[in-house]
Amino acid sequence: MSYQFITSAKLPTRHGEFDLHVFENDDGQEHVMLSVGLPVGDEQSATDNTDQRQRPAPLVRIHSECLTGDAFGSLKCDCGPQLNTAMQAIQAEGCGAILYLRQEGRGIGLTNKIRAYALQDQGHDTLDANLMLGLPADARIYDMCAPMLAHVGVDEVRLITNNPDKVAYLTKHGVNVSERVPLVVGVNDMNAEYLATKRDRMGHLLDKEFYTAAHLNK
Ligand SMILES: Nc1nc2c(ncn2[C@@H]2O[C@H](COP(=O)(O)OP(=O)(O)OP(=O)(O)O)[C@@H](O)[C@H]2O)c(=O)[nH]1
Ligand SMILES: [Zn+2]
Repeated sequence: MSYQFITSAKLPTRHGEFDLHVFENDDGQEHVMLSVGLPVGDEQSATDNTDQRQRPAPLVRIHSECLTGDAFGSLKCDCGPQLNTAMQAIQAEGCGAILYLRQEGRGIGLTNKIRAYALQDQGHDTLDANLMLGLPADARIYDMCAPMLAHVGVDEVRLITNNPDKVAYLTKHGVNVSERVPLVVGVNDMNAEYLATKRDRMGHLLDKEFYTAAHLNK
């Protein structure tokens, strides 16, 4: 699969102003990058690489689309608070990027995610629900990340994530992850089980102490 840069523009948000870049893959699927303090368009060739190397690597968040969490404020997951917190952290640093990947439902798409939610309504956990539908636990790929980051001159990142797969994938595809920055926000009574499943069955790096006493019996 190849990924092509299409266009960019300024995007003022409640967290501050970002440069929004649109990329498209061979199938016409669009991915978005929000960047701050990174070169845009022709600025890249004018950037002094020596100077860039002396600064800490940019803070980067690879965020998978979650319509229910990102747009509707769903309490079933932690996506909305993670996105907002990452945007704030990157603005506070003045340098970094959000890669917003259109891989809804861990890559199984919105319809299948809602089918999985229906199974969760019957008591199955997030992992089993995918498997019961005959779908992979996680169908995401991250091939687009290296070319998207290269577009803004980035080949080393401090990655905001609890998911070790993302660190491994970037490293394998030529992006050096100098630090993993944990992001545990938006824990509530409705998503504590979901987070515990990610920790216990999907290898996410979530420590017990992040949970309130009510959630510690897992
Ligand atoms: N299939 C499925 N997808 C879900 C479910 N809950 C959230 N998602 C999707 O999961 C993706 C987010 O992945 P997460 O597993 O929450 O977190 P992550 O991105 O792997 O890891 P972090 O970087 O630590 O946030 C988004 O695409 C959501 O739409 C669910 O119950 N079933
Ligand atoms: Zn979500």
